[in-house]
Amino acid sequence: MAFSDTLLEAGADIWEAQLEHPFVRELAAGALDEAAFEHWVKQDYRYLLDYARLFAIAGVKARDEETMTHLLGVAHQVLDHEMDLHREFAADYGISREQLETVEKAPTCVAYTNFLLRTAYEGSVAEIAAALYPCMQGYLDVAEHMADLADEDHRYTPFIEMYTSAEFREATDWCRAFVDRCGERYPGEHDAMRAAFLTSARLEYRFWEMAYTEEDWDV
Ligand SMILES: Cc1ncc(CO)c(N)n1
Repeated sequence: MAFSDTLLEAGADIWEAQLEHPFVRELAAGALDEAAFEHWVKQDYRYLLDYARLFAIAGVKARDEETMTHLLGVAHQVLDHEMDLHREFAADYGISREQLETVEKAPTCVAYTNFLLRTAYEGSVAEIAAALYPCMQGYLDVAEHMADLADEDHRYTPFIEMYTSAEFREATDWCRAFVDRCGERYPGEHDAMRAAFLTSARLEYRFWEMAYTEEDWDV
């Protein structure tokens, strides 16, 4: 069994919980509250800035040219393409690019980005690969599920199209192969990889919950 499949098996319950989350179902139906989606747009913008940093740091730590080229390319792709989705939705809400950049992170966003960047700075390439895999595979699987549920176009269709696009699918396939390569090359890292994978997957679930409940600081 590919190591990525072992990880997905370990995270099966978390995946199921994500597919059933009301944010996911309601977005698919076009019925999600605008305020919850706006919260996602803002928090995810801050998330993606750090996510791009994670790929950049992974690129610096990569041991071969192909991996380095790809990881640095993804960092650029996130900043230059994926975040356009957020900028376009934000413009509809009258929020500028500058405002997006300075949004205050909600507690879950702090927890998730801190975890990823700590892994990026302190972890091995294998741990980083495992930490970023749920972000890609999770969004692809969630968006495919949304596409199955959605029966007509609506205001959130661009979200579904972005995360089921051929580019996103290819990026996810590459990430999966990267996890498998790391799993083969570094058997001593399997436990650390599994732990990093599960933490990211749980935080992915929490991120939907954060947006749905419009999580904010208490005081
Ligand atoms: C929280 C989160 N995870 C994964 C992705 C996919 O890039 C995203 N945009 N946001």
